[in-house]
Formats: sequence, C-alpha cells, structure tokens
Amino acid sequence: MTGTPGAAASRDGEAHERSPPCSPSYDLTGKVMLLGDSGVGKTCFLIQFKDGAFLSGTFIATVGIDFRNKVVTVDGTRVKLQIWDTAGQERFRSVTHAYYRDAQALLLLYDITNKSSFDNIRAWLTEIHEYAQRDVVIMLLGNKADVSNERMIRMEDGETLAREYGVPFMETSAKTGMNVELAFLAIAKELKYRAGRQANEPSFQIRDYVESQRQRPSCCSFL
Ligand SMILES: Nc1nc2c(ncn2[C@@H]2O[C@H](COP(=O)(O)OP(=O)(O)OP(=O)(O)O)[C@@H](O)[C@H]2O)c(=O)[nH]1
Repeated sequence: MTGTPGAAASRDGEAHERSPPCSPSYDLTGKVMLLGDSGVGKTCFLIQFKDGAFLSGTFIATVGIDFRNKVVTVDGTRVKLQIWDTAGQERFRSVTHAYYRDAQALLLLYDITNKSSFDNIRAWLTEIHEYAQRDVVIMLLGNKADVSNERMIRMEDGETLAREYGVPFMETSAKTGMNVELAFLAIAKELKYRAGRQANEPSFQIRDYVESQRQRPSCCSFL
C-alpha cells in the first residue's frame, strides 16, 4: 500500500488519477487481486463493484491480467483500491504469479455450483503462500450464491475451510450484488487500520466485521 496519490494512470482513465498533490482525491491506495478458477465469476464480481452491472450471456475468459480502480470511503478515509482481475486458466498462472507480491489483499473465489472450483481452493492457498507477501489479507468468497438450485457446496463447508486457514468468508453474488461491496469495504477498512491506527480508535478484526455485516442467501439463513 502506498500513501502517495496521483502516481499511476489507470486504464479506465479516472479523473482523480491525475489530481495534483495539493488536492489528492484519496488518502491511501491498496492493491487487491481477484483469484480463483476460470469461470468462478471474478470479472463479473469486479464489474458489479465498479459499475453496479452484471454481464450475463456468453462467458469470455480473461486473458492475462487487467485492472480497475475505485475509491471507497471508510470512516472518513478515502482508499483507492487498484483491483487486479486475473485469468483463472492454468496457462496464465505464471503471468499472474508475478503480480502476487505487490498485492496487499487477495479475494479468492470459488463457485458454489462447481465442486472442483472449491476443491482447488487449497491449491490456490498453497500458491498464495508461495508467491504473496506474508501478511497479505486473504478473503474466501463462495460466488454465484443466487443459483440456489444448482448448489454443490454447502455454506458451512466454505465456513469450515475459511476457519481452518483463519480467513474471513462469505457467500456472494456478482449477479445480484450480494456482499460484493462489503468484500471491498472490509478490505479497505483493514488496509486503513494497518496504515495507522489513530489514538482511541478501536481495534479492527476483519473476520468479525465480515461475519457481522454479511448477508446470507435465503436458502442458507438457517446455517
Ligand atoms: N448466476 C451467476 N452467474 C455468474 C455470477 N458471476 C459470474 N457468473 C457467470 O459466470 C460466468 C463466468 O464469469 P466470469 O466473471 O467471466 O468468470 P472469471 O472467473 O472472470 O473467469 P476467467 O476470466 O476465465 O478467470 C459468466 O457466464 C457469468 O455471467 C454470479 O454471481 N451468479
């Protein structure tokens, strides 16, 4: 994370990118990567957060890596998130490994309707531990929670795995937007907290925050 605004230009050309140093449009920046198997919904997740829209129809796999910026305000601090959308396909893995070490946070997605995407989470976590910074923030997300009739992975299985690795967890839907913004807000809050805690500011526990704020899909409200 860096506190120096105005440095890099984004591909989406947001005006705030070139703000003069005397009037920065954000206070902190943090790099976030979206990881997970091909087709779990990483690109849709990012577009839902950035534009509030869902891309339905033909699935076009990401080639290599791409990024978008969005500024969120948490507790009065403006955090610019630079969000990297990676290709889930195996053949792009060596390209994406190179980006892991600069990331402060990783959102690791599986698809609740696709068992192998869940089974591969352990392998993703092994890669993360190999290539990412030791203190990187990791969040596990079970995406496509809107497709309840095709569910293959129970919510409690996601929770158990997340607990085993000590990471926050929630189910999400890039289609309905359920918990999408919350995932990024929780990351931004954690980055702000790490950047410097103010006197009298209560400590922040990302797992507790996510657990208290997340919505549950209606099918799983009993879990
Ligand atoms: N119902 C539903 N469909 C989704 C959701 N998220 C993504 N999809 C669909 O899943 C397919 C794959 O979505 P992408 O976002 O392209 O997947 P990806 O993880 O970026 O895939 P790669 O770029 O290959 O790594 C698309 O057909 C999306 O419309 C969701 O939350 N709910």
